[in-house]
Amino acid sequence: MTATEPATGTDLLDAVADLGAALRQSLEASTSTTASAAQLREAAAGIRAATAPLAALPRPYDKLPAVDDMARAVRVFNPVVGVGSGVAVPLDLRPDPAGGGVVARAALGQRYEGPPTFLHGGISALLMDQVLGHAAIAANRWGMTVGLDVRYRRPVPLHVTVRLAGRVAAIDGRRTTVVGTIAADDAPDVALVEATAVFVSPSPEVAARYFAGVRTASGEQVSGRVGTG
Ligand SMILES: CCCCC/C=C\C/C=C\C/C=C\C/C=C\CCCC(=O)SCCNC(=O)CCNC(=O)[C@H](O)C(C)(C)COP(=O)(O)OP(=O)(O)OC[C@H]1O[C@@H](n2cnc3c(N)ncnc32)[C@H](O)[C@@H]1OP(=O)(O)O
Repeated sequence: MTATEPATGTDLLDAVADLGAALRQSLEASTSTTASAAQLREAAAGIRAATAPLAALPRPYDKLPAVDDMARAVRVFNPVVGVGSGVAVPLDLRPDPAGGGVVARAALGQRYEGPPTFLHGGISALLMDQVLGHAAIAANRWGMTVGLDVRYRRPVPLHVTVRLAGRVAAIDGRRTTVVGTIAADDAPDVALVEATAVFVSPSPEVAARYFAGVRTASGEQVSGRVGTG
């Protein structure tokens, strides 16, 4: 592409993903470097200089990014799956070929460390909330998390490929119960983390109240889509 092409569609998404990857590399390097104080200060100045032109062009937080695709539940800055997010893994969730639900594989880096060399338990909970939420969406049962129970059986090692999976276990009115696990990819039957989440699809009145002001990039209201997955 040339510099004069409009930054829309795929090109904008590519650029968003490129910046997201750079941010994640930066976060990972910052938490795993032995650089000197002078080197760290130089890096901080460079990052601040790179940030200024972005901060000068803010997007209102009730206007969705142009790169989001709500119809397919693609949220590009989501802090777990978003390719544009510096804090996201990002997880690449796909339908689980082995019997319904969704699955992703990832090796988690030092930026997510809790106990030395292991994953922070709060990050495990965050990942499970998202994985289980997508399992609900995959079953056309979008809802908001009203409960999340996490059991930590064994610590999750960093830098080792793990398998994160979720599947719908029960449906009851607007309530969807979803279960899932985090396990080493080479021992998928030994759960390191087990999670159960309950998602509730908001009533149309509540959804309208919560999301009335939210607009897509082209100005459409999104509240009518709540609960449709
Ligand atoms: C912007 C538009 C959105 C468009 C959506 C489209 C696509 C989505 C796109 C991308 C999404 C991508 C990924 C998402 C995946 C996961 C991400 C994590 C999700 C979250 O990060 S989300 C934030 C944290 N989450 C909250 O912030 C919720 C706070 N909460 C509430 O806002 C209300 O709770 C609400 C609105 C949920 C329900 O309110 P409401 O008024 O509509 O419904 P009501 O209270 O009547 O409950 C109805 C039935 O659920 C039962 N029930 C209620 N609570 C229960 C509980 N704790 N345990 C068991 N059952 C429970 C009742 O007992 C009743 O059951 P019954 O009918 O049998 O009596």
